[in-house]
Amino acid sequence: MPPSPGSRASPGALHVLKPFLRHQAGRLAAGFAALWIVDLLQVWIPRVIKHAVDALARPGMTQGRLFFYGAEIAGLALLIAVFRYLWRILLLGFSRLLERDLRHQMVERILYLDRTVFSRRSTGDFMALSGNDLASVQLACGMGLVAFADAVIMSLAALAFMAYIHPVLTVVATAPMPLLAFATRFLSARLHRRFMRVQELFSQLTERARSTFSSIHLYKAYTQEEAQCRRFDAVGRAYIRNNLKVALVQGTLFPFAGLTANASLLLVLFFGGRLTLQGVITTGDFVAFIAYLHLLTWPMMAFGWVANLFQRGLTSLGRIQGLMEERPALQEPPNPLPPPQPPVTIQVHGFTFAYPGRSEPALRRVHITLPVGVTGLVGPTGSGKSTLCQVLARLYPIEDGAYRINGTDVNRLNVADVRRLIAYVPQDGTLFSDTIAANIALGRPEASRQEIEDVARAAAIHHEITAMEHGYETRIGEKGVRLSGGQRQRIALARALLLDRPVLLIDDGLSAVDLETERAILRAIKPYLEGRTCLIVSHRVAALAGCDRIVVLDRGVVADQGSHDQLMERNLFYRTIALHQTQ
Ligand SMILES: Nc1ncnc2c1ncn2[C@@H]1O[C@H](COP(=O)(O)OP(=O)(O)OP(=O)(O)O)[C@@H](O)[C@H]1O
Repeated sequence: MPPSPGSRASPGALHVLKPFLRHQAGRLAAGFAALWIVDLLQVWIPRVIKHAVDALARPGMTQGRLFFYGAEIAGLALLIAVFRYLWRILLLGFSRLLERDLRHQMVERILYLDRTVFSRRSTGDFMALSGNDLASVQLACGMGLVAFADAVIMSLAALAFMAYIHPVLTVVATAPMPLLAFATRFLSARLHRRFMRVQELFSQLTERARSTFSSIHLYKAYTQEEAQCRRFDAVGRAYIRNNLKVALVQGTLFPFAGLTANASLLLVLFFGGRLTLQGVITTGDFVAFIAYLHLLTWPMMAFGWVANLFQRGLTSLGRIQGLMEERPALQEPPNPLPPPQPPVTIQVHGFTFAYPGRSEPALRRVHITLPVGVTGLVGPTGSGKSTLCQVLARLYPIEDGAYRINGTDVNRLNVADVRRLIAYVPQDGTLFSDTIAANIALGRPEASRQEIEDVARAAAIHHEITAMEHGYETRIGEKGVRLSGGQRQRIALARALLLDRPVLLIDDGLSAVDLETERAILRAIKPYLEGRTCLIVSHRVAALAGCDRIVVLDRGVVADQGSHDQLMERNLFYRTIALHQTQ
């Protein structure tokens, strides 16, 4: 599989974040200020301990004074709690707001892309971008940024205080620390790889569950229960195996951190203890030094962890940037002409079209004129009928002058203006999980119940809907009732009729009903077709017999056009299928 756009970590991808950073600059500044205040308060605590220990060694120490030191530490702890709460709200909140805005932009971009891009990118790609990739960016900009800023300030402050106590002891004590940073970097890269694998397997497990349970009848009919169980088991085992591998890496990292911290402690006890005995540093300094050492362990681990987090975040940001840079192949004209007014005449002139990545054109030098009235379109399977409908519905780019509406080249019109002239019923009659009424009212959510019922009557589905327990409020989709193919197609037809547009394209939208029902529906919608430009695709010649004209498409070429009687007389293909279908 070729790598998806922007799948490498590129610092250039950071400019995607610029507008968010500018917008949230105040929140970020306040958040970092709170974070650094926490760091400074934390490194102050060992200073208090030092003073307390040194005071203990001096004569005249009272319980009251000891309590004073305790109260000072408690006060610092309280302030730390308040500022920690603040930075969590401000900085982690920033990463969540960033995630929200990025997701919004991505969804907007995806919705405005066209089919040319969708044929290059898979649905899984979009799912990964809005799932894992967005989560990686959020993590890098949230905990990653916090850990980095925290680790820098904390380590600098702790090192400064340690060096203030004894510079040479500081060098000796921190000698094992870089080892921890490198080990964390190395191990967290492995952890990341294994974790990704765990996530991948989890998705596979979920997908297998989804496909098994949604197609359970199929597996039963093909007696595949046992085989399916085995497949489940194989993925489940791999999932557990990889989870154990993750635990193994985690199990190495934390003991190693403990080992390094203890190696530093050993050095401090040995060299620092000697300096204390020699009176070079005080007992309080010695205790404070150990406390600083303890504070340093986390930043050293954080550097290694954060490096991986940033790398992953940057890689994901690159992929997101790749999506943001996608442009629809259908470009808006710089100076669009006003939309044509009904009645509409469509002219396709010498149009040739090949799907992206295909050398063989699906349509070749197509010349047709669709005036007001009903035009039928017939042709063998794969002859290009759906392709023609989709081009007319303005879903694919088309060369200048090849497609005109009322004499105006569509490339001089806004894409949305052209689409607003057309009601298109695609072949598959896609419905979404909502009520039947909402499905019919997709293009006009403000339509009244009466209008919805009228179009449902015209599409011969009204009685079937009212016979359902909840009528038009019946929910369809995964958690609702399942409709037959014919019912779905008629609801999709009603949806298009409700749009009340001057052009109606029905792409074999009634293939799932019988010939008599198809004829009855076409008769019933006749009043709706008055004064409109309609193209009706059908496999059944008999259903199109009442059309004003019929176009025969064969292997992407317009093989003939004329009335039913003319075609019966002169077109062998047409006559053959007409006779075949009436026998
Ligand atoms: N999205 C696509 N990408 C690439 N090729 C496609 C795509 N859709 C259709 N084709 C190809 O274009 C040609 C015309 O297909 P089209 O769906 O337009 O035919 P059709 O006449 O509507 O067929 P049917 O009657 O079976 O629906 C076929 O060779 C098909 O394989």
